[in-house]
Amino acid sequence: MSKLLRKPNTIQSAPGVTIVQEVTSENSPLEYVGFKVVDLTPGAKYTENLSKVECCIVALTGKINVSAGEEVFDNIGTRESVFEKKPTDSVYVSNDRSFEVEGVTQARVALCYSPSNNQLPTKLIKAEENGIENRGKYSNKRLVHNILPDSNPSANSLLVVEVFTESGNWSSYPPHKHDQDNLPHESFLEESYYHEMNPQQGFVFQRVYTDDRSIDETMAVEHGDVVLVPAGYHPVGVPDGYESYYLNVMAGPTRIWKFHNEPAHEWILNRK
Ligand SMILES: O=C(O)C[C@@H](O)[C@H](O)C(=O)CO
Repeated sequence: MSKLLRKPNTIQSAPGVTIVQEVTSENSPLEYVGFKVVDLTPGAKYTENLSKVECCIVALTGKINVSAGEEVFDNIGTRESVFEKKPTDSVYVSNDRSFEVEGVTQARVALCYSPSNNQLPTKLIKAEENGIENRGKYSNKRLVHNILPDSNPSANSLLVVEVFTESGNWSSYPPHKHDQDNLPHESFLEESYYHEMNPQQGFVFQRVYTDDRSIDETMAVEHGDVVLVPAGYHPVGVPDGYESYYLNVMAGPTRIWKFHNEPAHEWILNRK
């Protein structure tokens, strides 16, 4: 059985509140990254008291109200399906604060966590503030929405990004890793992948492997699955006919995304 692939496991935690995925330091090999996916029916409320963790609340689909102390952000969220490929709204909430997320419509919310001690202001990250990038060429094309990149100082540790990969293409490719705390050459960042497929019966392949192959897993990943990347390279291949979406959460000792391409495959980048 895979240690890195998490299937959805729905738990109703309150009326109208369904926890679909839950990754914590207790139930996973990750120390810096925590992750939840929560489904809300209209009017249902999910509340949480954060201890020494910060949280980025991403309105994956549907509309939600978010409140954290005095701060209230009503009717946020921009899309009914992630495959509309438009950026969405998110809210950053710092450690030792409480928040409530209420479904306005049927909604799916991602909660991205990392340990944190230093309180920062609660912040709405509007859809239009996402940095949009088109990366790659040939069969390596993907669209990236930078929700919380390292250039945005709103968080202590969290990095959050969503990636759309076209049918028949590859992403997180050529294979790269960020598992050495060796700046300026490479940063140590754990990572989680929350995957969706269009249409939903699709699947993608993701390989997670280290240089010494102490980790080497190739997974068939389905809609709603989460893949954990404690270390190593982590490329994704998307079969013809299906589109892929994933939400990445990264965190580590230093909030810098400095990756290292696998030298054997770096030539992919240099094609004319
Ligand atoms: O550019 C991509 O294909 C996305 C990846 O960079 C992804 O966000 C990741 O692996 C981050 O380390």
